[in-house]
Amino acid sequence: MGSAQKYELPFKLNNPDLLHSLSFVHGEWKKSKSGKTFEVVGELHDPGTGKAWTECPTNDASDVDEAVQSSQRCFEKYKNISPRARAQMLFKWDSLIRENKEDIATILVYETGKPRAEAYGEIEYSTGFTWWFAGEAERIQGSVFTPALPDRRVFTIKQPLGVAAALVPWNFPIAMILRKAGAALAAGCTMIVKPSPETPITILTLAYLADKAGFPKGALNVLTTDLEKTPELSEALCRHGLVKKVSFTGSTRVGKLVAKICSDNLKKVTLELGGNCPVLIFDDANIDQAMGQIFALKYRHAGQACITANRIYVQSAIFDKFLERWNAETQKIVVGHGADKETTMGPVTTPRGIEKALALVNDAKSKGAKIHTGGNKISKNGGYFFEPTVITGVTPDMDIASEEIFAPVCTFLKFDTEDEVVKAANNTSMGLASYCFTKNVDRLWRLFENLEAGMIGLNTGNSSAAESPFGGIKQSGYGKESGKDVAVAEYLITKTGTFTLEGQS
Ligand SMILES: O=CCCC(=O)O
Repeated sequence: MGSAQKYELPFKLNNPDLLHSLSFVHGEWKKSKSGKTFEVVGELHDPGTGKAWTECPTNDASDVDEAVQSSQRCFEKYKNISPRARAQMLFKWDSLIRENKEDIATILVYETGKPRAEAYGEIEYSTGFTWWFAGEAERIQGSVFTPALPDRRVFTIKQPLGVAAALVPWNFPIAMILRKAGAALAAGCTMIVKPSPETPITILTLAYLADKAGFPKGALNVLTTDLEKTPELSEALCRHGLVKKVSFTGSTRVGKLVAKICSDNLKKVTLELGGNCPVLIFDDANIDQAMGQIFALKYRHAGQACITANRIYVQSAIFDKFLERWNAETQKIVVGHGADKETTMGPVTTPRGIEKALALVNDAKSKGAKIHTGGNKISKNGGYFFEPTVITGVTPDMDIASEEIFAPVCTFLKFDTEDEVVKAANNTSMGLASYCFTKNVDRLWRLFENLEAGMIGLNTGNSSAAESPFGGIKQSGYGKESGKDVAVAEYLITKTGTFTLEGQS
């Protein structure tokens, strides 16, 4: 359990052994070399009350080498473990996570603020990855090619890259880790995780269960740290000679820094960066379907998902009706602590999130936007609550028109033609996800081809799943996580063999 005893836990677990607050390196729970810990406001706090309930080691660059050496030692053996044995460990991990889902959901609620039902949803979604990658482990394959010369044979094999580092965000801590670690461990790589300062505890729980599932010591190490030391620790991981691959999920600004640092040593990088995702609703759409799908997408985790709806374009003929319905539904949302049964939307995870939402809304208001619902922070039990907010009249000079909102704030824009709305939707540097609703099959197909994003939702607001390649284009990054072949490929090298065959007449 580590140093968490000095705090009063705001919850009870069925299995208290799940709760750990020290870093996990080579199968041991460890303090940082400096002995420092953190529990700064907005980092390790219950977002529903603003109260600290544990603390974690503040690791810095001096803690990195020991963790990487452990991962490398483990890799030397782990790479030779049979793919079936890797699959079996992934399956065991998967079942342990499912068996403990009630407790994991509790920790998730108190780290991220999301309502309990959403916490269960995240665990269900995330175990899709352990299950999927267990299957992928045995299906890694090379190729044999038709040679140009009669005595030549050409073929490729796939081999694990080595030690991988994962730099992960706080909004879906379980999903992000299982998506990255699932692929890495299936491929035969080992992984060091640097969790976000807001959500290290769920990840330490997963590391504990990975150990119980039989993964060897060093297969999954976790180094915690605070916001201040995050750049130093992350850079030390990215620069370490034995780290061969970095997978980062977070902002475009930081993603570019990660790519720059990794480029010094030509390290393989996967970048899942920000989104500014548009939704296009045409007047021939099934309105019930569009409402249901986009409402769930937009308010999921209080708007804090990279693939959430940032700009909702509705065709003129249905605009007023759609907006009226959206407003009415929004006003029914019950904002509260994620552990309260009545809550349908939790707090945002950090006080920074509240400040940003408020600044975006106030900027839009001052430039003439209309606020139909919400627009303010909610003072309630010290938590970081923001009113679900609906805005129209957004113009390009407003910050909210171009920035990723990451809060329960929806902007609605009117359009007339397909050409016009496709241009507007694509008019962003980002390209993570886009969504469109229409019952015209030709149009749906055109939109699929013409919208500039890595993932297109066609009459759906939910396209995240283990079998779907996840990743963006443009400034939303590169590389794919999840999906067949592509995700595991991020952790493999391709080696080409060329062979001269004697004695074949
Ligand atoms: O916030 C980014 C990830 C969301 C998802 O995996 O659906």
